[in-house]
Amino acid sequence: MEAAWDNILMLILILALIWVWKKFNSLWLTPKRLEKILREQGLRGSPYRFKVGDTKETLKMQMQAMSKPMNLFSNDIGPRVSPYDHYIVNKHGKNSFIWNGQTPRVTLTDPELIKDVFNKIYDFGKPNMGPNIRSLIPGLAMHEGEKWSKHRKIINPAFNLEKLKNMLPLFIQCCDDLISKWEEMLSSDGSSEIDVWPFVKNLTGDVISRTAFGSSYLEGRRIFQLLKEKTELILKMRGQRTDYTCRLVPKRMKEIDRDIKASLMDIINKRDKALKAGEATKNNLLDILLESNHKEIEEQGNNKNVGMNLEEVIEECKLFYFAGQDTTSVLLVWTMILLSRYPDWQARAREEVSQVFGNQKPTFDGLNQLKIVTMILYEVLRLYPPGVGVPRKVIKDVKLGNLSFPAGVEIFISTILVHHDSELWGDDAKEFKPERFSEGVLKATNGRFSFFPFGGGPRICIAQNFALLEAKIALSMILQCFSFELSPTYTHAPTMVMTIQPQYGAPVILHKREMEAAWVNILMLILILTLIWAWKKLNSLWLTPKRLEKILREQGLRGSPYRFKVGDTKESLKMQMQAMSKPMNLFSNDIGPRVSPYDHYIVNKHGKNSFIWNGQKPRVTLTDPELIKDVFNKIYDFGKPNMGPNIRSLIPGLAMHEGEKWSMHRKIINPAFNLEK
Ligand code: HEM
Repeated sequence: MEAAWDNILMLILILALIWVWKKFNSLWLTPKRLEKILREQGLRGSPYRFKVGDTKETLKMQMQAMSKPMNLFSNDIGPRVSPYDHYIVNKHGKNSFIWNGQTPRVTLTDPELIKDVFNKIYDFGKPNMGPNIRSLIPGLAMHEGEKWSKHRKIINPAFNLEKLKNMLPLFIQCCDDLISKWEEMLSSDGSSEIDVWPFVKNLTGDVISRTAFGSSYLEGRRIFQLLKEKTELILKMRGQRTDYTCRLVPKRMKEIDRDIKASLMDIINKRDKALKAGEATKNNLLDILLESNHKEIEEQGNNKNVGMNLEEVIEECKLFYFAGQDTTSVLLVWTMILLSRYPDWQARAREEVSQVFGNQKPTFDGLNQLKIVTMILYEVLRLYPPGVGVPRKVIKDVKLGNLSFPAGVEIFISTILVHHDSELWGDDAKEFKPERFSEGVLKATNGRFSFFPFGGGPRICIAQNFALLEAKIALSMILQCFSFELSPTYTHAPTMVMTIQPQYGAPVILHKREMEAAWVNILMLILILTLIWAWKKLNSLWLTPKRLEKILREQGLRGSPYRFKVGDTKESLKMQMQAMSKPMNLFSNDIGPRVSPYDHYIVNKHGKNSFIWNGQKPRVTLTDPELIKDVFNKIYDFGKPNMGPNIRSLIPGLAMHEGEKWSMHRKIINPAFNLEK
């Protein structure tokens, strides 16, 4: 009995020693060995701290960075969204390392090395993210090796361009819904302040629900609501150890998982049965994926092991939600924020959209013609990439450039550091300048691998065309209907919550374009009427008098020069007053200078048949009897001048009539003055 106890105690002791050794190895010996290998190659980084590594420092810096907003006009978001990487690279140089717990993580910023890591998918795998993150980002994004290549081959057709073309009406329908919601929120003047961030998230959720599940869209939406709740619970649990997070959250998460699985299983089984019964494949991701899966199984002699099983299809559908929603929504929200800050680019994008589509809905071919919109989206993806970086782990000892990485080291491809690197992008690296993409990505990057918002190599985002198509449609339709500017309540605070998001939302003032267009039309009309009025005035006050003056002078007639608008009116009145101020010599009959002083003066000065200015009209004073006779006779050539309404009301009737009317009235009145009468 005693011997048995001794053996048990011995066994416990051995097991305890093995446990202690393993712990000691993983918590101290391995990290120190890896650190030594990295340092021996000249790599620098923070020293290993037992068990925790840099976790505490990372969290602390993250909290500090998030506690204060950024300058509204800055795009230098690196120190806010990835503060510790930023600090370490500044301190230790490019390609330095930090400690993710007990694992050294080398931050790569060299484009050539990054390209190599993306390409060597069998040397650099996905690091272990823990069960919670794995349950949020399952399926293809986490698979490795054979399983990954099999799934990628089956899922690929769902994102093929021809298939995406057929999904266009679904994208447009979702954008129409968003625009209708915003229109309902406008006040009577056609504008409103709206936090667009939750709406944009909803839009991308809607798009993925409809494109993934087609007619089962409402069930899909419910699943996505559950996944959203799960994401929020996981984010809440990070670093918090309350009764709620330790006991109740895991319970709720299990319920959510069960619910999601049952619903997805139901949708998938229904569609699978319909497809097997010969129903045509619909334009949704699930149908295309199921069809591709059947084809793969058939091609391999109906060997069930080659295709995806139900569980795996469920996992891929869950991934569509996660990968498809938060990424495209942040691209759209930052695009709206940046176009609010740079209204000239907003106007240029709208101009292009209106040239390509007018007021019509976007078409697939039209979307391919959008150059400015594409440049803008690329620049937003450069400055505000949805992910700060892409993690990898070294699966087996590998050489990368001059460096050797032992298995167990993690690599962090820092998208944000490379996208903002002034050595790669120039001194204006942190400025919003879509024009750098005017001749495409290759020219903008000078052929270097320095722009990779969608990752790279064989594992590049399977849905990048889907995401860009969605963003182009949404942006085009928003630009067609609204113009927008940042609200004064907007706080610039990009923050990292799985993706780079606006911490305090995106309050934007939307203005309905039709209203704006109506105002522009009214202003245009006013401008045109004003121009016509100004032209008429210029013509009557200057051009016509000067033209008439020229004609008269060219014939040798002389007279006073035209004075703008008033002509000789002032002079004439002044002379009249002067003449009237003193009586004449009692014995004189030379009344001309007193009763018609100005005509008298002008004729004296310029000779007979000279002219003066009655306001803007030249008035030739005739004194030649022959000419005078002619004028009296040619009543259809020489009419009565316009005397103004007052004089006309004093001297109305026959004396003012002309032409036919005059001759008719004259004929009727004549007998009244006949000598006989
Ligand atoms: C602006 C939008 C998007 C961005 C910036 C983006 C970015 C990325 C990146 C960087 C990767 C590579 C990750 C790695 O190598 O570890 C990736 C992979 C992936 N993305 Fe996207 N993504 C976007 C939209 C979408 C959408 C809309 C979907 C699905 C509907 C999607 C599905 C996937 C999948 C399934 C993978 C895994 C591919 C593989 O490992 O083979 N993404 N994405």
